[in-house]
Amino acid sequence: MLEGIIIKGIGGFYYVKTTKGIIESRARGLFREDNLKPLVGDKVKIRINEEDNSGYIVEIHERKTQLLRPPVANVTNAIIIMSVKSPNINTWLLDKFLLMAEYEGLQTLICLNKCDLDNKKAMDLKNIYEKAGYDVIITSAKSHMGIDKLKEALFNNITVFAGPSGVGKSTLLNMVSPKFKLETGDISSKNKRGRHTTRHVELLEIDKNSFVLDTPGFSSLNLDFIEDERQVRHYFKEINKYGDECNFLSCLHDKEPNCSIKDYVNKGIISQERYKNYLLLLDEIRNIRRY
Ligand SMILES: Nc1nc2c(ncn2[C@@H]2O[C@H](COP(=O)(O)OP(=O)(O)OP(=O)(O)O)[C@@H](O)[C@H]2O)c(=O)[nH]1
Ligand SMILES: [Zn+2]
Repeated sequence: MLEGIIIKGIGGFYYVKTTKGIIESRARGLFREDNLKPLVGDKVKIRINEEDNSGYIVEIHERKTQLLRPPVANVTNAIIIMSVKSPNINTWLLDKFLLMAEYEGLQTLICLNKCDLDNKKAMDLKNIYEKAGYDVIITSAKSHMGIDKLKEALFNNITVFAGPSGVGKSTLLNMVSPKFKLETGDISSKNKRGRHTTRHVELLEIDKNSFVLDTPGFSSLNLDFIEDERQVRHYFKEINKYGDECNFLSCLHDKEPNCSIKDYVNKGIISQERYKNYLLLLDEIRNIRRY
């Protein structure tokens, strides 16, 4: 028997990283009866067939977490990458990513890359998001800034590395671990359809306890998993924090009177932009529910 972690799954085969290398494995029927399908990220026990060195998964260890999109087990950490410029930061997208990470209960870090292009903007954003209660690091792959902090955040975690196209995800990962040799560059120089459309969910190994999943985001950023608009306020850290102070416990911080959140926005304690995005997200979820 060998212990390992599933780093990739294609067409019924699971690629299990073990001390003896990567073993192509199949899963036993038992899991199907339990309605338990092995997932990338699963820690498993495999039996080796000496004849062809293939594996057979005999046990899936209990999962710490399970993401639905992308379907990965044991992710503990989300790093959301945005560039301050080229492409310009999109806080609407950032706030949506943050909402998803909060919803999944992941430890989250915002990474503001390309600070060499606009350091002031990076500092301003860092202040806003730290005030809201998030951890933020500023990086530049170009001037080698913040790479050690990024490495530290990846250490001993299975991390989802999310962010829109062109913000520097691959460039940063190549700096963290030169063995990755991920393709970088502007979109036109890469595979035209974008490399993410052709790739399987795959964990990249940094060291034996640290893996990263390079993904274009939590798939399409569709928010249909949120069942009720009232949930949204709990996934904005600062709105959740101050929300109890409102006149009504049920306050959605939208049109209600005596709303402490609106007071905090007016006083500049909660950022205007975050609040605006919060209202937009409320709207988006109301619209999903309506149709
Ligand atoms: N100025 C500057 N450019 C950077 C930095 N990091 C990455 N770039 C450039 O930004 C471009 C896109 O970088 P990638 O690493 O390919 O971006 P990506 O996020 O992996 O993009 P997708 O693969 O499309 O998701 C490349 O031309 C990089 O050289 C940085 O810190 N500063
Ligand atoms: Zn309120």
